[in-house]
Amino acid sequence: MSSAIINGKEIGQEIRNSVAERVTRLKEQGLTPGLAVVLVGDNQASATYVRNKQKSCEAIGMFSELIKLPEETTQESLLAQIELLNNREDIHGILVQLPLPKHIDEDIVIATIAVEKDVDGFSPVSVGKMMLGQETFLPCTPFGVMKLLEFSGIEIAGKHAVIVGRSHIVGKPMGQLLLQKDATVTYTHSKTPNLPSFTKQADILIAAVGRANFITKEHVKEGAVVIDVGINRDENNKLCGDVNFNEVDGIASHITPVPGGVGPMTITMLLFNTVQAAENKLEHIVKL
Ligand SMILES: Nc1nc2c(c(=O)[nH]1)N[C@@H](CN(C=O)c1ccc(C(=O)N[C@@H](CCC(=O)O)C(=O)O)cc1)CN2
Repeated sequence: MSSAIINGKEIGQEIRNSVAERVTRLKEQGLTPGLAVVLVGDNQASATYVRNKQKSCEAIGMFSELIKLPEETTQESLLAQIELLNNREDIHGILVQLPLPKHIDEDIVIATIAVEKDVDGFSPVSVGKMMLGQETFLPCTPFGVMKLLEFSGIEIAGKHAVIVGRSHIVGKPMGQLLLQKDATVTYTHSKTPNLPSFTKQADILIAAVGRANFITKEHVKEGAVVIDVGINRDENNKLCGDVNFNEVDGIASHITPVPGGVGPMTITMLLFNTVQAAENKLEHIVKL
């Protein structure tokens, strides 16, 4: 029997509908949520993601502004742009599309974004608050995975979650969010010896390793929930995840496809965070 498909497009749309209602309510109170998207250089994939983010903002009535800077932009002038956005009243969320050109230090750039506008949830303050379980913006991809599990009725408490990958934007925060929901979490990565001996124990397996079709049937326990965060191209240039879908289908109880699984949730949760940032601003004004 085939595994149940966790459909990120459908779940994402349901969340976007409720975010759109929140946008309408904010506009009735005279506030249009605004997102600034900063794109540096000519990376084609980044340009596509940014276009999709802007289209998604428009579709739910939000304002978005693209700040497109050339590849040779200096770190100093990028930081100056961010400072301007930090001070703009009409901008509630700021995101700097990653990766940045090699001559720019991503950590310094991200740390310059005001925490109340850090809708990607990447800044050191946002990450620290997340680790402490304090209210903050959660990074969009792991946040999206949590929503996929929630909307699919998958129990997390008491389950063994194994993460393959330890990136700052997916693997590390993913483990923290699952831990906060009482999963027992194991982190694995490219230098973990005998990887299947770990992944085979997973009730929830998160593949975020960035290697096409890397997770095969030998890595997966019968009945596991398999979440594929990867976006890769295979040898035929076809879009694929980190999980070999055809091999794992039928072994897992649930599986996310690529495309149409985790990917659409990343942009959905960005919209969610930006509307939250605008609502926070309004509450702040009301309190004053
Ligand atoms: N500042 C940020 N930079 C990057 C992030 C991020 O969250 N913030 N994540 C990734 C790229 N990304 C968003 O920016 C992203 C990747 C993939 C998708 C998506 O919808 N994927 C589709 C397939 C798209 C395709 O056809 O190529 C899917 O999986 O169905 C959305 C957003 C790195 N940079």
